[in-house]
Amino acid sequence: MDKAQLLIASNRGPVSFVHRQDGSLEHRRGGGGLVAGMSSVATESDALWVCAALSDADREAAAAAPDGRIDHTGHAPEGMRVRMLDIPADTFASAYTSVANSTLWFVQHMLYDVPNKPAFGSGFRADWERYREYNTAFCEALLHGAAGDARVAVQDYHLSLVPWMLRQRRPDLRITHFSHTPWAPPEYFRLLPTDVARELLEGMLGADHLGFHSPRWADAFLDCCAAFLNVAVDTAARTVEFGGRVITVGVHPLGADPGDLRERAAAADVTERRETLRRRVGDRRTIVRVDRTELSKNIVRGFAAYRELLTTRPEWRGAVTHLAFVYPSRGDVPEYREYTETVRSMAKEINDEFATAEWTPLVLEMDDDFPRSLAAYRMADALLVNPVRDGMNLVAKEGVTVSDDGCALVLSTEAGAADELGADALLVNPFDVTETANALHAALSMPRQERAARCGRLAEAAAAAPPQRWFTEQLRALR
Ligand SMILES: O=P(O)(O)OC[C@H]1O[C@@H](O)[C@H](O)[C@@H](O)[C@@H]1O
Repeated sequence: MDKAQLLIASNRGPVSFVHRQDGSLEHRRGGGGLVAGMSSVATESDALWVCAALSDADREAAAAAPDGRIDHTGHAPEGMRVRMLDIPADTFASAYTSVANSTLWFVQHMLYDVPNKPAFGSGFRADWERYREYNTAFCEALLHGAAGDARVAVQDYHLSLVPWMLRQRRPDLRITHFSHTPWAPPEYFRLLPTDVARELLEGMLGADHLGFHSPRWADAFLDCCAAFLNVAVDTAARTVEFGGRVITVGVHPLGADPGDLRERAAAADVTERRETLRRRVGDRRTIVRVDRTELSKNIVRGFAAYRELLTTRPEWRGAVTHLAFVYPSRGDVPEYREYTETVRSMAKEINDEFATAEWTPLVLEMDDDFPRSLAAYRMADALLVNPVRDGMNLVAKEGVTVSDDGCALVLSTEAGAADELGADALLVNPFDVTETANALHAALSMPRQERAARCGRLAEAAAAAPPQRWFTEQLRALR
C-alpha cells in the first residue's frame, strides 16, 4: 500500500455504507465538520483516513478495497484513501459502548448520578483491556500506512491511547490529538480508577500537540496532568514536559462553514420543508431546538423551561410553538434509552396540559432529517441550545448562520460555543429552569431589528474558524 504523508484517525469515518435492496452497496456521508475541514488539506499531500467499520455494509466495502481505495465520491476529499477497520464485535462493544460512551463521555460531561455510579469492578477492567486492543488496532493501521515523518491527526476520546502507542514505535511521526468533548476538572476526573486516569493522560501525551475547543477544557486537561502525573506543567504557556519532550496544548474552536451551510439551506428540499413547517405553525413565533437525545443536551430541563414560560406568561399560550427535533442516539447505552423515553413523555405532558383544538404547543419529531433541521433554523425566532456541558456545540453556530430574518440565541454558559457567541447570545445557567424560561421570553420579545443585528454578529463569530482553517491551524502547530 502507498504510504501517506497525512493520516487522520477517528472512530466514525467520512463515509458509511448501506445495502440497497438488490444487495449492492450505496455510500453515504459519515459524520461531522471534520470531513469538510479535510477537503483543503487533502489536496496538498497524500492522505489516508483510518476509521472503524460500523456495519456489515462497511465491512463489505472495506474488504473489497484493502488498499483503502473505496468509493466515497462526494463524501471525502477526492484521492483520499479511507481504511475501515474490521474490529471484532466484542472488542468494539467494550471499547466503544462501555469505555468510550458509558465511561469517558460520562466523565468529561460530568453526567454520573454519583450516589449510584460509577462503580469500577472487574467487568470494567476487562472492558479497559479491550479498549487498549481497539486503540492498538488503530495504531497498527496507522503505522502500516504512514510515510516517514508523516503527520497523524487523532480524534477524540475513543482513541486516547493511540498517540503514545505510535510514539513508542515511530518517533519520526508528528502527532496531534484533538478532544471534541469538554475536559473534566481533576476533582471529577478522579472518579476514574487512578491507573486508568494516568494511562489515559499519558496516552494522549504521546502526541506533540493536543487540541481543545475551549480554553476551559485545555486548562482542565493541564490541571489533570499536574494532579495525576509527575510532570512539569506550565499553565501560562500551556505546555507539559513528559518523557523528555515538550507537548503543546492549543485552543482551536471549530466554526461553521457558512458557504457550504447557506448553499445547503437554500436548496429546494429545505425550502419545501420550511413551507410545510410554516403551514403547521401558522403565524406563531417559534422556539427551535435540534439535538440528539443525548444526556448532555439537557432537553428535559429545556422542556421544563418552556412549560414554565407557558405557565408564568400566559400571553404566549397559542402564540408560540416549540419545534423540538431530537433524534435517538447510542441506543446501546441504557441511560440513553431511558432519557429518550423521558423526553417523549414530557413532551406529551406539556401538550396534554396546554394544547387546544387549534394549537399544539410542542411539536416533537424524533427522526434525523437534516434538511428539516435547516428549515427550522431558517425560520426560528428563538434557538434554544442549553447543554449541561458541551465541547463546542455546532447547532448554535449553524442555526445563526442560516437564519432568514435573524433569530435570538438562548445559549448555555457550559457550551464551548459560549466563549465566542457569549456577547450576543442570551446566556443561561443550564440548571436554572426559571432563568431559561425568562431568556426564552426575552428572546421572543426582542425587537426584530435588535434580533437581526445580534444574529448577524453571531453568524460572523460562528464563521471565525471554519473547518479548513481549524484543521490547518492544528497541523501548523506541528511544524
Ligand atoms: O459515537 P457517535 O455517535 O459517532 O458520536 C461521537 C461524536 O459525538 C459528537 O457529538 C461529539 O461532539 C464528538 O466528540 C464525538 O466523537
